[in-house]
Amino acid sequence: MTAPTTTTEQANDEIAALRERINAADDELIRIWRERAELSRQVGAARMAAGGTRLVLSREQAIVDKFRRELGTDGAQLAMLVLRAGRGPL
Ligand SMILES: C=C(O[C@@H]1C=C(C(=O)O)C=C[C@H]1O)C(=O)O
Repeated sequence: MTAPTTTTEQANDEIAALRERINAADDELIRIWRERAELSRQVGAARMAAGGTRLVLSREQAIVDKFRRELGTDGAQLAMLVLRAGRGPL
C-alpha cells in the first residue's frame, strides 16, 4: 500500500478552500438565475403590452437546443427550469 501524499489536516484545508469557491459559485448562480427570470418577465410584459403573445416557442426551442448542445441531456432539463422561472409554468 502506498503512503498518503497529504495529511488529513492538509486535505481538510483544501476541502474548506474549495467549498468556499463552491459557495461563491452557488451565490453567483442564484444571482444570475434571478436576473434572467426578471429579464424574461420584462420581455414578456413588453410584448404583451404591444398585443403580442406571452410565449415564443421557437425562441424557447432554440434556448433548449443551446443548453442541450453545451451541457447534454441534463442541460435540456435545466433549460426547461430556467424558462419556467421567467415565464411561469406552461
Ligand atoms: C423572454 C422572452 O419571452 C419568453 C421567455 C423566454 C425566455 O425566458 O428566454 C423565451 C421566449 C418566450 O417564450 C423572449 O421572447 O425572449
